[in-house]
Amino acid sequence: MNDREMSCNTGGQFMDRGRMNQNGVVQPLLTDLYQITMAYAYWKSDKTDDQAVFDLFFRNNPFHGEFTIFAGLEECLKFLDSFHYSQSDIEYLRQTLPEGIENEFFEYLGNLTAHDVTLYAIDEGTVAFPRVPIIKLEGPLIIVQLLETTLLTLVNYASLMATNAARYRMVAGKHVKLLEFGLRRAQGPDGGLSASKYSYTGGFDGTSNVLAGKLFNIPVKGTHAHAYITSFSSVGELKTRLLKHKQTGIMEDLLEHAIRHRQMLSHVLDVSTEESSEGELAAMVSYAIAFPDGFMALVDTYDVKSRVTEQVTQVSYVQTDNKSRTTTAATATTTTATITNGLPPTPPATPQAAAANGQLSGRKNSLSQTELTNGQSNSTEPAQTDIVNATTTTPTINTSTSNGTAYLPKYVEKSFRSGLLNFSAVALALNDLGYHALGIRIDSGDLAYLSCLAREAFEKVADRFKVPWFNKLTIVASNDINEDTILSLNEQGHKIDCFGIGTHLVTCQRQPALGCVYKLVEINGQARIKLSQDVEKVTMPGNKNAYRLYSADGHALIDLLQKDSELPPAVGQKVLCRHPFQESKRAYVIPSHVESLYKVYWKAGKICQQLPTLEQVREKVQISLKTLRNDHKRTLNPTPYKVAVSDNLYNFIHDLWLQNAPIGELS
Ligand SMILES: Nc1ncnc2c1ncn2[C@@H]1O[C@H](COP(=O)(O)OP(=O)(O)OP(=O)(O)O)[C@@H](O)[C@H]1O
Ligand SMILES: O=P(O)(O)OC[C@H]1O[C@H](OP(=O)(O)OP(=O)(O)O)[C@H](O)[C@@H]1O
Ligand SMILES: O=C(O)c1cccnc1
Ligand SMILES: [Mg+2]
Repeated sequence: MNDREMSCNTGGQFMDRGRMNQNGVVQPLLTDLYQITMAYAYWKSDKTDDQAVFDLFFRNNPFHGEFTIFAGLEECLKFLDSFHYSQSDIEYLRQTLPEGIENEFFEYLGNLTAHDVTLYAIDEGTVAFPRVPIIKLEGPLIIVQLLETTLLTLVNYASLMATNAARYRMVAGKHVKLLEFGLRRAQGPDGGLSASKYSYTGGFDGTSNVLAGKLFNIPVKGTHAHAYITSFSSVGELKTRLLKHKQTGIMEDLLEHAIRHRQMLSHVLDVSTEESSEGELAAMVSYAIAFPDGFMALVDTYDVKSRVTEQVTQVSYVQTDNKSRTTTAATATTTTATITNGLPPTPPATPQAAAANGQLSGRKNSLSQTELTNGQSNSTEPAQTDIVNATTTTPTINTSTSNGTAYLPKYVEKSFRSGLLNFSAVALALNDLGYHALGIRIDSGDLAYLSCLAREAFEKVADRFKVPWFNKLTIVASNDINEDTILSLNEQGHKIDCFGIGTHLVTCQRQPALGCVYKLVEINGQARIKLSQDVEKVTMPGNKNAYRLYSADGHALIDLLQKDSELPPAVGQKVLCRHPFQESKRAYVIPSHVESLYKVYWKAGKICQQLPTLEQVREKVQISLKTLRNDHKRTLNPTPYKVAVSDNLYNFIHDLWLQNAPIGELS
């Protein structure tokens, strides 16, 4: 049994082939059946020694953007390095392929390796553009063909993911931390692992995925789930309240400290202790005892959202006057407006702004512990902390009125502030014992508004309790965040230090596939072209080289494809760059710097370059993105980056096109 089989049989994800580790699922049978049937037909037709050139490229940038980050190269090289069919693979193929396949073919397959293949590629982590091959393979037709599907699966998602992550990084800015939380929502275990790896490549700071941390040496980070909070309902459940003072080593009652602080904080934060959850306090105390130096708490547990169909209880509001920007308490007795889960029409910038335009109403509506714990959304029980004088009614809360007066449901703030009060109390208790808490996570509601509210609360506590480090507490936000959410939050003015992002990031919801293809461009020295009604799908024939031409200010100007027989463009010399298909589109470029995009990465059975670490690839992404002008990178209507062909290649393509396009006959 070989290494791979052992790894698979023992359920091990990664194998150690002595030289390089690779996910055990990446193996020659991880391909489409037609690659193997074609291999047999090539073999039967005596095409074993034909020399082929294939290009691996994509036709369009993802996410309505104008750039793509190339990723996955290292995995491709590991695949070439380990490429061979095991005895059990051959056995399986014997049973699976149609009857009549000659025995010698299986012997041939059994001895096949990627030794005679040469692989050229752009550096991993570099920005890449449509139609410029990111990988080019030369070698015996059969083997190069057999590599197609596996190489595509290794590059497509990796590049899509790295690009997605890089886009999140761009909109978040370099000072905000980005954590990948997507494993639970990813396309299966392997999708989850790749997402963690390539989101790190693209610029994320860490992942919650522990195996990814171990395998790829990525920082692993995390907070805790709502379940931890809801698993406690009173302080009586605390099995221990004692924590060692960090400096004196004396055991002290953390709960006692927390309760004392909670009393004082309730005035500062304007939330009564009765209104905050005791279970939440107990949970936070116990978590702090477990992690006194890393206390980070989820503060939005006792907060629920309302839906049109939900029954809600009578609630208290703060009535807000848009003109005077003053707030007065009011009580709604019957409610008849619609509560939606959608976003406010114009998002609030700050708590004040939110209050001023009443936008918080109807976003996150109330708090009901029952709903949270049993998952029902039509609870008729009063919420544990916020809703007073509960009576069930049909939900109808007006978010604004015609005279410009808006209602801000007071309980929205209150429910959130239960978490803030309890967190602050526990953090101050920890402070008494010589520890500094890390911060909070907000996982629902209006993230801009609530982050501002939290920051304001922390500033007050820092000031009143003389704990300046409270100003530095980290605010993590999560909940269905995507690129547009971050852009919108930026506009609103949030106080978030870190985004935890799962679903939209790992599933690449906005565009779930990159669409890389693998096309034969030359066979035995003869260029091949694939024609299509759709000009975009016409392949660039022949063995080509690719260059990136730079302007004097260091920005990438254009990518130029040439026939491999042509001399490279030279610095300071005028080069004619032509649109590959539109005759009138051409330009002279005098490059200040010329970058030859391809390096030989694999030749004669060996990796020929020092492979960068994941960390280095991650740095490369940022360096490479800097060479792109901002107008290519903006999210709305970015300027397309130009990809051109040399005059020579242009004429070659069009001659070949004419030769290959059949002349129709009109009758
Ligand atoms: N200020 C904001 N501006 C723009 N988008 C926001 C803002 N605050 C939150 N969001 C986004 O709005 C969406 C809120 O969705 P939804 O109403 O379903 O969640 P929720 O009710 O707040 O939370 P839960 O996950 O507990 O149901 C999320 O995608 C979130 O990222
Ligand atoms: O929202 P995402 O970007 O996917 O980030 C990951 C989510 O995973 C967790 O939610 P959980 O699975 O507990 O479920 P939830 O949707 O009810 O919050 C966490 O609280 C985040 O909300
Ligand atoms: O650590 C977290 O906070 C986390 C991890 C996975 C998903 N959601 C949140
Ligand atoms: Mg969520």
